Amino acid sequence: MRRAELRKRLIDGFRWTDPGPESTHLVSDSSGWWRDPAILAGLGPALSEPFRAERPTVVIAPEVTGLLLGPLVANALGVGFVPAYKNTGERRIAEATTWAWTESDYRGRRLALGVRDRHLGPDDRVLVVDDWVASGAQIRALYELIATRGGTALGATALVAECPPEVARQLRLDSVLTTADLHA
Ligand SMILES: O=P(O)(O)OC[C@H]1O[C@H](OP(=O)(O)OP(=O)(O)O)[C@H](O)[C@@H]1O
Ligand SMILES: Nc1ncnc2[nH]cnc12
Repeated sequence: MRRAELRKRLIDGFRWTDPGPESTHLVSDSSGWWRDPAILAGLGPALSEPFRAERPTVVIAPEVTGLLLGPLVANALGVGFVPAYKNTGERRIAEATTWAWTESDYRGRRLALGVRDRHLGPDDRVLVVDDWVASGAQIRALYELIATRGGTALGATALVAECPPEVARQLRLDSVLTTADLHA
């Protein structure tokens, strides 16, 4: 699917929802993206294309929505996928794991992201994937984690960038949409 067609479908399939009177702002609902088979087929090729020439060896994405998107991108590139887990849930990883703390993210929250050591090493050229980038906190933490393991972070690819363009440039972030597209 051409990028223009994917952009149109993503915009059409997206909703802002009002969580109720206790909330001060609208919350994104991207469930329509996963329901549309044409979007599902188009996401991997579209998100991977800008980084294909740099020959990534692996894709990493943070839980939880990143775990839906990351494998689609990895599959389009013909490489494997590594999940980055948050230290906030029930899950405990019972083997050697490298952790990196985020700065304060878009919810004002700091958390650690962890990747199993045996899945990431010095020969890896890593493409980071996420659905939505706001402050960039998760992306920066993953870059730090990749550097700690001796790997190379090639950049990041996302569906939506909420950050200013200069932050996207600093992060080497390519996005299909910005939040301006979703408010139009
Ligand atoms: O740029 P940042 O400020 O770091 O924010 C971006 C992160 O926020 C969302 O995750 P969220 O924590 O809402 O989790 P979810 O994937 O479980 O919805 C999104 O999936 C990114 O991972
Ligand atoms: N406004 C938002 N809605 C959903 N996920 C997000 N991640 C970061 N900002 C977000």
